[in-house]
Amino acid sequence: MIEADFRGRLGGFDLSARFTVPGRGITALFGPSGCGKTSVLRGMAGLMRLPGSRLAVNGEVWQEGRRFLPPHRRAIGYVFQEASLFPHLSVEQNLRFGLRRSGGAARIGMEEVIGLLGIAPLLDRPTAMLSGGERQRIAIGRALLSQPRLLLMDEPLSALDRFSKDEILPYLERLHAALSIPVLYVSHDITEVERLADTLVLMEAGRVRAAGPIADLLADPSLPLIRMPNPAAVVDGRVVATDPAYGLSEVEVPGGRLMVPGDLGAPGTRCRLRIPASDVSLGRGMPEDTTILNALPARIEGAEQGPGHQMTVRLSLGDQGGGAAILSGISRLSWDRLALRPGDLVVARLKAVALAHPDP
Ligand SMILES: Nc1ncnc2c1ncn2[C@@H]1O[C@H](COP(=O)(O)OP(=O)(O)OP(=O)(O)O)[C@@H](O)[C@H]1O
Repeated sequence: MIEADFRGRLGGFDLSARFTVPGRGITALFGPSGCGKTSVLRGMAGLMRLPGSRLAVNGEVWQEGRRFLPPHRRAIGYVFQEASLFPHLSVEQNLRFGLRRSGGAARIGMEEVIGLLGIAPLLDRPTAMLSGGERQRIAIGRALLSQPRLLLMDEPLSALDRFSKDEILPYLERLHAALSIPVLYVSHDITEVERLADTLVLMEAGRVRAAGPIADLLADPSLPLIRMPNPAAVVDGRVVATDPAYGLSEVEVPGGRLMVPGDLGAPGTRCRLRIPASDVSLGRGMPEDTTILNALPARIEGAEQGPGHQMTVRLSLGDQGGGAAILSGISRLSWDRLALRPGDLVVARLKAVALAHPDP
């Protein structure tokens, strides 16, 4: 468990951010520019001392009252927007520097980090000859080798172009699946957050608006996330079968089963799916003669007015609802034509279902 309570004035900015999140998995700190995300991370690292604040990480109190562990006594790895590697050292030497810093017995070894981050072909390169995405992978590797009890990542992908981002995201997903170190991940890119995070801390003007499992917060009508452009739901499931002939996996989620492209692993493998609202349409009955693979019964839980004349409909999967929460983006005209209302039982047709990341 990570218990954080940071409060104080930073120039003219009032920070009062309190949250408790699980001590494992990825927690995203998400919110608009200037809402205080980096300040919270700096507080956690001990780089900023705000009296009256508190931080406990998996039972160890790092700050409380007069107790204040300085940064070097906190077992943290910190990854910044732009990797600050030592230019005169090779990739391998940069990584070894991380390993040295840890001092004691290594829980995460060189080999493991090299394998997880696909670094082997880069080891002998001077750092000046790396792409932005490669540099960031080395920075992450170096942070991991310092044997952190908490990994802090401040918009690690924001300085990268779309191509490099897409290249590095699968590595982050692999780290997430393989390591048990809790990660606090600052981002203002909700798609990134949907792919990576288990837990979301939603910040607004120095305060925590909500904190909890990401699937719950994305579908919460009282929060602004559902009114953002292109909202999406994330749903956790379990592989029940694979169909190599058609390159599909069947995934059981609360309230139904979905066919998902790709081989997602042996039966029992857990996975997370991302379902954009724009890929879900609604009907009164089961569709016939359609190319859509996934049509599932669902109940309408509510609907929000989206931008323009769009509606974002909240659904729960299952014959009588009650299963996983998903969203559907439809026009107000369709809503009126089908006379849809909260409580109605409908069929949700999912045009695309993509894997968000393996092993939630
Ligand atoms: N040491 C400081 N002195 C004065 N003001 C500060 C200090 N640190 C942060 N601030 C102010 O606190 C506010 C929050 O900044 P912070 O960098 O934490 O936000 P953020 O959510 O991370 O923003 P971004 O997404 O743009 O990086 C800003 O208005 C910033 O100017």
